[in-house]
Amino acid sequence: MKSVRIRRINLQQKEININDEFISSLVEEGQPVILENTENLDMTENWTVEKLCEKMKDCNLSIHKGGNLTLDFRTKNFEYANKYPAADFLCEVASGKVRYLRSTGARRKDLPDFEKDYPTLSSDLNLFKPERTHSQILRISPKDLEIWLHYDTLDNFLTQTVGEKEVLLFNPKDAANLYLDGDKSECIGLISNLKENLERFPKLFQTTAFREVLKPGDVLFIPALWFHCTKANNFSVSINTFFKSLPDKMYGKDLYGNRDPLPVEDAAKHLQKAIIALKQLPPTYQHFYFHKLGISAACLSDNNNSK
Ligand SMILES: O=C(O)CCC(=O)C(=O)O
Ligand SMILES: [Fe+2]
Repeated sequence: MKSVRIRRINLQQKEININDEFISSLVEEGQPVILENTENLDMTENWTVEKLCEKMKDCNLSIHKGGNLTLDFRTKNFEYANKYPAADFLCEVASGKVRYLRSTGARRKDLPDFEKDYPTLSSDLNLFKPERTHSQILRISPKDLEIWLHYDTLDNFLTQTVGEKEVLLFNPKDAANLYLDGDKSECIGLISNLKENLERFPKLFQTTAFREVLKPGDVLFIPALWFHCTKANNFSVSINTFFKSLPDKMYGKDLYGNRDPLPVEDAAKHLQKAIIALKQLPPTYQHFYFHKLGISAACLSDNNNSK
């Protein structure tokens, strides 16, 4: 596996203002980048666990709760707990228990809106909000908590506020070597257990990992479809901002930022029909024509698994 550092841009040195024009240039470039000196740290330096308890005292949270710091969405080695008092959650996180907050909207069907949902926190921050923001999510993790490798279908700014966080990204062009199951990968704990993953998943050797450690004040741009996993090096608070860059009509209703664009859903339906049509033929014809039409074996097995 080749490993490269994610490019950093010092906004103050380069006298860059984050505005929609600058954001469009990042989207167009389509590469991950870390913006530093974003001047968003004004008041968050005093976000100790005690201070956060005070600021969030009226909040009840929906959290991930488990026993293994390497969270795995596919095997669900955690459960969800609702109406969790923020003070309990924060104390448990600070003492290293396996708890993770990915904030949800005020009601189950609402998109997370950090500014509105956590006004006592957001007033301490100077977060920029792209014009076409989809949702803004508060993420709190204990030391050493690692999130599974996955991609999202929206572009994303991940702002690190408290603690350091290691990040590992892959270009979507590496998808064939990432052992995908839907939008998640079978490779779990890539940051904590890279060696074991390379032994078990040898195609990883053919990928290029984009790595860095985010420090408070850093903002990581994760382009849509780039695979990512993160590991908190300390008690960590981050906020991520999902935003849209395709035409509005291409996005369906999506609470989590990972629904495929509508043209992809449309294409999948057509493909399904194509597979059903070809399956009327005897096996020799099927194999020949699947190959000729460029339908991969992976599509066929997906089709076999679907109801
Ligand atoms: O660092 C985390 O907690 C996960 C970040 C993430 O997956 C995202 O911002 O999309
Ligand atoms: Fe993500």
